[in-house]
Amino acid sequence: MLNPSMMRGAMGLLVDWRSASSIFATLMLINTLTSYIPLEVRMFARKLFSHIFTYLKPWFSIPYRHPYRSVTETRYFPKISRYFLSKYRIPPYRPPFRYPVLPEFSDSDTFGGANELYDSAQLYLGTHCLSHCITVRLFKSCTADSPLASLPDSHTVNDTFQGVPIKWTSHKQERSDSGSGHFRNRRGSDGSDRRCLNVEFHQKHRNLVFNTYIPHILTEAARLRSHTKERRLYTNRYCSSGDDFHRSSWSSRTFSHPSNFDTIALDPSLREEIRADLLRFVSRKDHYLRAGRAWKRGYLLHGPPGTGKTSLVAAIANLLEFDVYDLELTAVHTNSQLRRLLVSTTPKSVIVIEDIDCSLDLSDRKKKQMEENQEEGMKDHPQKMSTYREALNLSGVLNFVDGLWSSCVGERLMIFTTNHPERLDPALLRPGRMDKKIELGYCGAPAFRMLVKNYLCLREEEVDRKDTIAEIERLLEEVKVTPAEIAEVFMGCDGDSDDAALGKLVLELHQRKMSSPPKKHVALAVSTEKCSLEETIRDGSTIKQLVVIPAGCS
Ligand SMILES: Nc1ncnc2c1ncn2[C@@H]1O[C@H](COP(=O)(O)OP(=O)(O)OP(=O)(O)O)[C@@H](O)[C@H]1O
Repeated sequence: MLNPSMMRGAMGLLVDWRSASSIFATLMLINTLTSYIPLEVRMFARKLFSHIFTYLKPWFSIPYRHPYRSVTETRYFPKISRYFLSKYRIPPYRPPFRYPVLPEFSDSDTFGGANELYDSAQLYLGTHCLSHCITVRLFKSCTADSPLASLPDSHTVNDTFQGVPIKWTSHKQERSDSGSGHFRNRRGSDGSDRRCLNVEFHQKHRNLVFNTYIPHILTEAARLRSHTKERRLYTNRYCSSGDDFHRSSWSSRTFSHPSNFDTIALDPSLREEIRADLLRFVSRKDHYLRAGRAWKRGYLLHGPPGTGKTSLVAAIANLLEFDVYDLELTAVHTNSQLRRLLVSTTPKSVIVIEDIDCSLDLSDRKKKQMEENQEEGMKDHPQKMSTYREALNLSGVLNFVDGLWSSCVGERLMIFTTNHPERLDPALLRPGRMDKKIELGYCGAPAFRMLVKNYLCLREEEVDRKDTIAEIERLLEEVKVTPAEIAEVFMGCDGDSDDAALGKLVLELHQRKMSSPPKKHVALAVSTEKCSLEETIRDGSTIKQLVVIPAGCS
């Protein structure tokens, strides 16, 4: 038997069904009738309704929830309600959640650098991914002890910080050729993907997130980085073709050069001087700020080939634990490309330009006159003229070293190497651009002892006891040999005894001494009754010996 309440329910259902069918029947009727209305009238009516709707929309549309603005600030919130809210001081409604976005690269073309916060967050989240995510992205460089995990694209991980739930989501967007902004500005030459991380948390925790959680992420990431000791070597060498963007981007791989301050053969006092200078530089941020100077330092390493300039650069990067940017100037075509390369470097890095004298003609400031003449000839061709003016030149390089842009990128070292410092423009060498000029010369006795210790694994007292060492040290005063050449001899004797290696080096040095160009005898117009003075010049170098010859014997 049906009781009254069941009857009422059944009736309600019946009524509902009846009203649904009547709506359906009405719609069918309207549809049939409209087919009898002429097309022109139908189009007119449609236009009329569309105009009325557009006019009324701002007044009646549903509030649009914008992640960054309160609802009362949004364009679509009804004006009437906004008026009343402001008049009666009703606190504006704010959406409960916040969604900061961390892009991988800067949004701007000019500041197209990597976002340190994004990298740090990925490192930090990696530790959570391992325990919370089904899928993780794993990466291990050859220098790292263990792999690093990170959040894969289109995945979410939940974190809890001081009891506050925080949700992270990673996004990736495919590259399209018409892209712009940080979409085009990215590390690497391929420029294929645009990534970002979205953070979601309740509005009431924003102070905790911005003031405590984000600094916590940066600290944690720094700790993880120092643990893995992973550093990168960047180059623009393989990005010299293609469009302007590709010419001003870096490609990178893990940096793992074994050179350090204990393996490099240098005069001990010079080595200590360089080491102290570097350590002082990295510890003196406040001093640079106080003095109103950008926190950077310029080194010029000069000397003959094979004296260890490149090895010293690697040793410096290893000492400071900096990334290395190997800038190939010949692959840069314009000053703006150079500027873009500069701003897309990261802090704590060494920017190296090797053999700067070969990369660009930086020697002749008189060339300016020549350039002016050339510009004069291009007056009638504005396009040619603008390309010519934009082309990489000395002024672009000087700006790169200490222009306004160079101060935008934080703690860094700029190292230039050359075999011919005399060919460089004095403007490039002035203090502030080149703070320290280091000459790496031929191998002397102290540097040789270091090579012996490193290559032949001899201890200090063993080195002192060997007669061959003393003989070699004597020969090194007469023969110019680079550390690279000595290292080559020792490498060739790998597996032989140390005496055999030293013997081979003695032989090599004697041969060099014999085969060195004959001494030039220049009789000077100095003669006394008893003797004449003779200057001995070898290899076209400066005075080596003054030989006193009794008068009449010349
Ligand atoms: N001072 C040094 N101490 C230890 N090894 C050295 C030193 N100088 C050169 N070598 C060895 O010689 C090789 C060449 O050295 P490096 O490339 O650093 O010289 P360089 O001055 O940069 O030469 P170039 O001017 O031709 O670039 C390296 O493999 C390095 O092992």
